[in-house]
Amino acid sequence: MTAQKDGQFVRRPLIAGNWKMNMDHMQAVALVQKLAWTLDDAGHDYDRVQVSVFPPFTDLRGVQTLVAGDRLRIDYGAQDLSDKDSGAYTGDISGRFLQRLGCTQVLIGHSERREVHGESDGLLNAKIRAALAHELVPVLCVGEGLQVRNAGEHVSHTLAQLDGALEGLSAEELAELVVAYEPVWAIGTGEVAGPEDAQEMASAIRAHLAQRYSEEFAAGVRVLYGGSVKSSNVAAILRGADVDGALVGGASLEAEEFAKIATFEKHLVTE
Ligand SMILES: O=C(CO)COP(=O)(O)O
Repeated sequence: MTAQKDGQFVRRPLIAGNWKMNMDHMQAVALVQKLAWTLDDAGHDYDRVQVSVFPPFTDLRGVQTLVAGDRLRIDYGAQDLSDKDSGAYTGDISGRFLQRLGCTQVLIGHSERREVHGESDGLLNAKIRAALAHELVPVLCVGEGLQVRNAGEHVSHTLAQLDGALEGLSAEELAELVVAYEPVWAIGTGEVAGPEDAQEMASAIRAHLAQRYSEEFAAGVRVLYGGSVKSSNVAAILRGADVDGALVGGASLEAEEFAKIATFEKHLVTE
């Protein structure tokens, strides 16, 4: 089980829903509302396990209005941001705008951004800086494709992505960093990295951060797993001591299923 001491988690687990390009602004409000009801009905303890959603940009204003109006405890953020603050950057969205919309986190370097938009480690480094400048917690996504996995180079590949994105950033700046390990071959495919794979990489990431910064810093960083997470497999995945939560795609689009994932402690089968 994700590391605990005296019944408390060492790091507050984060269950995050990446909606990708799904849900228009009307659907978004309905989904967040239903999610909040479902979590309330289940008696969810938000202080113990954090719940975030990452809707498309066009949904954020509606989500903000709902969350603020109903004082919901669900956090939200964007799926990307520009590395620039403002200016002639057609189609881009700045961290300042996101902060003004009440976002507290932002996904950076999702494999679909790296692949579809050719985002480089250098650009992701600039995006992390932009996020930090606007007090947004960067949720940095890393992970290998199938070829790299088959070649047995998944750990070195993923740690190189981490180094590239964190270049020149201090432990102080990165105090709230979240890293999401998402093996590309397990995204949307129904293929799940085994709990051992998730733990292997989460612990490699933590050890690498300890080496790069300090043990103390590394012990505070939350490392999530993402890739075909569902209510039926989340408990096994979170069994790894270094796995501090999940970044959920498809299964975050259904309120009841996502709420079940967030309340994973209630569904633990004792073996
Ligand atoms: O990419 C993902 C989350 O960012 C994972 O997506 P799925 O949960 O749909 O596999």
